[in-house]
Amino acid sequence: MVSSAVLGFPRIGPFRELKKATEAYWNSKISQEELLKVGKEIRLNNLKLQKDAGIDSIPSNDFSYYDAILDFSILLNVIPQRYSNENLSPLDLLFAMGRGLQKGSIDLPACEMVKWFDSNYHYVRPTFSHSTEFKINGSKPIDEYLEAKSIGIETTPVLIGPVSFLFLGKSDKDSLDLDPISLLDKLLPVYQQLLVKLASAGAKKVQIDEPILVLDLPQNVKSAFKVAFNYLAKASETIPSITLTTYFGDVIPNLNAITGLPVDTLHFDFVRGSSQLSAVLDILKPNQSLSVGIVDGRNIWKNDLSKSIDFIKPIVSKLGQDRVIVASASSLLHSPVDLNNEKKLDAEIKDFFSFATQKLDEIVVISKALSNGEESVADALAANKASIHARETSTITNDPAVQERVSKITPSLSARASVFPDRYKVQKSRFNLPLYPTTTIGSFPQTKAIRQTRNKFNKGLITLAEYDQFIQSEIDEVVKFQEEVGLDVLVHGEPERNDMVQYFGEKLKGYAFTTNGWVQSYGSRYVRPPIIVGDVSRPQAMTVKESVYAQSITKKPMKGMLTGPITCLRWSFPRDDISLKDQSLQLALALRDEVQDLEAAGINVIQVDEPAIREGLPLRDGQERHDYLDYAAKSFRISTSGVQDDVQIHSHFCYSDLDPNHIKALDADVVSIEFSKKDDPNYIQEFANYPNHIGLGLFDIHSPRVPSTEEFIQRIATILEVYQPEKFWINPDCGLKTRKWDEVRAQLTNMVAAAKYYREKA
Ligand code: MET
Ligand SMILES: [Zn+2]
Repeated sequence: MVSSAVLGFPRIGPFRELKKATEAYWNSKISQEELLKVGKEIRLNNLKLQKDAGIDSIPSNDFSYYDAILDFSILLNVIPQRYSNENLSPLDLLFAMGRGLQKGSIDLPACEMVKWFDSNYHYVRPTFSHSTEFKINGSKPIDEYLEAKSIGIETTPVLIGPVSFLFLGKSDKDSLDLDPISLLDKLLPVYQQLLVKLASAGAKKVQIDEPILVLDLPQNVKSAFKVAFNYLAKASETIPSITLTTYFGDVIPNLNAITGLPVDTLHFDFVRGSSQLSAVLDILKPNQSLSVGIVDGRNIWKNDLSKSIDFIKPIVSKLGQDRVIVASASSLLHSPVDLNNEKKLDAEIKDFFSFATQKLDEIVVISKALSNGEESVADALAANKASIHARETSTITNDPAVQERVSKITPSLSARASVFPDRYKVQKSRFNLPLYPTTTIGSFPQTKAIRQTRNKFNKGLITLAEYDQFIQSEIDEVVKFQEEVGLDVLVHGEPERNDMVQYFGEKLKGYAFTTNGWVQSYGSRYVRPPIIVGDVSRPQAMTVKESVYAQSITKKPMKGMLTGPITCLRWSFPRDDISLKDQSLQLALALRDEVQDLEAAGINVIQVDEPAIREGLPLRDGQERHDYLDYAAKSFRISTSGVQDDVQIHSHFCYSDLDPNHIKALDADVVSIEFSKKDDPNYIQEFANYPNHIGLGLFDIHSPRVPSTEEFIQRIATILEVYQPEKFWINPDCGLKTRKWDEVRAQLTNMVAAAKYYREKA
């Protein structure tokens, strides 16, 4: 029999129950017991859901109150000393490490949080030091295994693999010379103990995730897999049978590292790595089973079931039914929970989708078709075929005019009329800005009043005219404020925007939105990505009204503010039926129209934000990465090249280390980058040769802290050691929407004072 498996299920609850309970606990509104009860309910519901769907291998220990990697760090006692000093309960320790703790005399910063591969999930980075002593601390995987068993459900506990655990971590400040991988020998005995404990609790199988196998790995890390898995298998006591899982890409360059490992099953992601099939079949040992990840864990599209069945059939012929498992490609954590809770979605569009709950049925149907023949699931296959066909041929999916426009993109569309030095000449005389021009990144505080009024408008409690009036009065305030503070290039403050991608998605044709389609981003923060359902175009201007109004009330240049094509793409669920490149080009053309409309309406400084450009970078070096960088830059340039030389194009980047070369390829006149938390002097140097103009963020917008004028002066001094003054702009790290007005006033006042200090000195 071909069996079925799920690698992990969303843990947030269908209506964000976990977020609500967790935040209530943080705010002392509910007790720890109450929070634990909500967690347990979610776990039991998930188990029953999977059992009822007919999944054979159901995961346990995929739940977390914050982050599963952080749970695992705590389980193995990878807890920096500062957190263990406070005698916190296990749950409070988890939260203290995840989000920091400031209470009474306790002041603990959060541990570093970083992106989980190229997903929008973030994990808490394990922090190792020379004094790390691995030992089993708590019993979470065992408890959750037994909890499932107590309701009669046999599960497969999920653990992060030893090599990925070390590789994804970092060394603590006091042990910077430590390569975490060198701790493997110390880790393995404890890891083995954990497996023994799971076996004694009754677990027959474990899923060990080694996702780093899809990355470029140094040789010592590659060799670590053999060391680790050979060690684990040689336990003197019984350990569960091991499924080694990889996901988010193919493992071709690292196949040697896992060839011949003593594990019972290997799992691969064939959604994102379908090309690895023959290579993988070649390394499979005679008794090893293959878990075929075929249902996308990171998207919302219905699986094309007959295509999946056709992909797996030859595998079954080769290996036999009993050695094949049909599985989700990765954990379903990255998909929304249940499509059935979408009551407002257009029926035609809804039929295209499948959320985590629906994906369970897809996995089961595929495995049944392979076990018992397609006739055994004929109805499900017929319905699926109809949906797939409907989507392929739908007028929602296809807009011939958009497709034609993309096919006619010529190189001239992606280049400004003149090179930067020539553009700068005309811009300089047009804007006549002082040395060290000051500006902000776009948003100003999103106050309660703004959110409430937007809600009222969305619920139809106030009219469009009333809402517009309100937005105008907000713009009035923001503009007046900036003039008082003395900024040089102003913004309208973005009060009309709920979110920098959703706002545009709602105005573009080709997008759809959900009511409950949340996915966890980190901790209790969830996002509800818009969905690109079809060819994207811009039926009418999206931002001109607000920008023109803002410009009309000031003599200073008003910066128009747009979200770039790559960021719109990356922070949405993309289509799976056309390439990311084509989607990016469609978005680029739509934005190009907007940029040109802004110019025509008298907006002469236009910023196109691309904060997500770095995170879209393919995981491994090579052709794919090269192609991505190429179309990312091209898309930006298509959006911004339709204007005259004297229109100043800005762009903005935040969130991650950037490569100056990637930024250079966009050819924006001015870029602003997040910078204030970088303590690496090389980073300043790297950008020093950036040919166009640049603003390095001077203060952290996530913090209420107000740097003094003196502190700003100092920071600028360091930068001016390597920068030419006439290239340098003065601005914060990012938008100010999460700050309070009094903080922003103080921060910007001091920032502007520092700029004036240098101007007078010049
Ligand atoms: C995450 S980048 C944000 C840029 C946007 N213009 C803002 O200021 O909010
Ligand atoms: Zn930003």
